[in-house]
Amino acid sequence: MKIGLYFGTFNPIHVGHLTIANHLVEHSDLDQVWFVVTPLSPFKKKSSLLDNYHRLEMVHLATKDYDKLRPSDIEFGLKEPNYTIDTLTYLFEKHPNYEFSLIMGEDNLKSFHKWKNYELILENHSIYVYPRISEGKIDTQFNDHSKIIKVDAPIMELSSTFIRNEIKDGKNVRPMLPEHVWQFIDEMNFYR
Ligand SMILES: Nc1ncnc2c1ncn2[C@@H]1O[C@H](COP(=O)(O)OP(=O)(O)OP(=O)(O)O)[C@@H](O)[C@H]1O
Ligand SMILES: O=C(O)c1ccc[n+]([C@@H]2O[C@H](COP(=O)([O-])O)[C@@H](O)[C@H]2O)c1
Repeated sequence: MKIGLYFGTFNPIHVGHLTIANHLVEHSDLDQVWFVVTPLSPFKKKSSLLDNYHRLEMVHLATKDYDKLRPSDIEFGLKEPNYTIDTLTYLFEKHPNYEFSLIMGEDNLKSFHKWKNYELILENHSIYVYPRISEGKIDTQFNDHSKIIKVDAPIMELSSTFIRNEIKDGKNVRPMLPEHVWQFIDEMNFYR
């Protein structure tokens, strides 16, 4: 089975994330996409970060109607900040028969050479890269790389930060979130 791993903070998950994951399962050889909820990304601060289980619950609510999209709490028991190489090692031990690939936006590929053991990640895994509007340049070593697969997914210029700020300002963010996620955030009074 081929699994695409979509790592993120998902604070909260939004329709941009969901559209990309769905595009990948519809247009690639991936059988499933797992949204791996990261407790703490190495390049991010903990400020305004919702509890891990609340972020996982939102991913569950967003994906429950999609057969091939799954939430994953695999990083919850691992050391913080969460380095992807460590998670991949753990996943390989747990599911030796699955083939794991990564899914990332072009923005993340631009800083990928700063990730822990990125060469080792590329040695053992493919990376599906979708277009994203962002500053900076992709490191030349990643040009025409045999393990990097470019995917022509739609560009969705949304971010969780934008959504959190809009909620704080009392704006309506309903169209930017999967309906069940919006309801949960509203009921729980998150990000206000
Ligand atoms: N609108 C989007 N379209 C495609 N990819 C996205 C979008 N927003 C975020 N991503 C990517 O999804 C992954 C997980 O996203 P993350 O949880 O960091 O969301 P974010 O919206 O960038 O969050 P924040 O604004 O809190 O930094 C990251 O690789 C990020 O680059
Ligand atoms: O392993 C690393 O060195 C590493 C460095 C930066 C980010 N990551 C992973 O990439 C995911 C997206 O990163 P971010 O910071 O854009 O939310 C995040 O959830 C981490 O799992 C991983």
